[in-house]
Amino acid sequence: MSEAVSTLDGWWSLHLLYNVDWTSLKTLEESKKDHLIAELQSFLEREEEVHKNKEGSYSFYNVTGQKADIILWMLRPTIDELNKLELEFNKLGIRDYLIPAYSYVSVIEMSGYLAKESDEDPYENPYVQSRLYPEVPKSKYICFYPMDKKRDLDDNWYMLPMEERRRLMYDHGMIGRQYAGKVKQFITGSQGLDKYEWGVTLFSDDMLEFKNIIYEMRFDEASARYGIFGDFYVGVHLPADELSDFFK
Ligand code: VOV
Repeated sequence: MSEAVSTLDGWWSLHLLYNVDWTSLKTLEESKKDHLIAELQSFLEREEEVHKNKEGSYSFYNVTGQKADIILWMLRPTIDELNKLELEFNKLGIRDYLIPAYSYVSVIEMSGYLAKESDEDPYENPYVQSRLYPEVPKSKYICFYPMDKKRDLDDNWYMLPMEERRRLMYDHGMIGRQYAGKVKQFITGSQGLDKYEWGVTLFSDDMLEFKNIIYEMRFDEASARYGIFGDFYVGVHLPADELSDFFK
């Protein structure tokens, strides 16, 4: 049996994607619409407070294309908190006008492939902490997609020796490093939690950089040979103070 890599696990993650029921929303009285928008705004303001207090993080984007209209990504120390938060969101008035499009449950993950040998507790390391309990940026654009590593007879990631996987992840990281300052990546693990094995959530102020990095990685063995991808969701940042323009 190949050796499983150890992982460090951070905040729990929930991606919620919805389509807006524009037809029903259009028939709603203006004052009722204002009320729904204000309620959603105060939900997002509470998220912002949690984010500022470093007790979790979140992001809210307008998805491009017909797969969804909005994506809400929330991070919290426990899955129980996310569960409660989802319920809170479901009880908002605007939720009656949102049709679930997709959801993804996972947990922020760092694999040990490139970890240095050390006696210190990695969870006490400030760099590790910044990765496991991250401040999600408010970049102009988001790109989210789930992915697997292949388990075919000839190309089976999980049957590769540890050293080979380490080499492949090193090469992968070297490509990623060229995008420092251009693309911020968050990898969440979802083995046993959702349909795919990882969620990839990227942020950038230039939408083209998503295409650049993902295309370049396609030629790298870790993706070229072993990557299997779900749907891609891209979108534009939707600040709380622009909700009125968005919904009206
Ligand atoms: C900004 C770019 C960027 C950078 C710097 C980066 C670096 C790194 C490093 C150093 C490591 C390994 C250690 C760790 O931290 O886990 C990883 C790990 C991982 N990555 Fe990555 N990745 C990036 C970006 C990046 C992208 C765009 C993708 C999607 C791949 C594609 O083809 O669409 C991705 C995927 C992953 C995954 C699924 C894992 C976990 C694999 C596993 O088997 O455990 N990643 N990644």
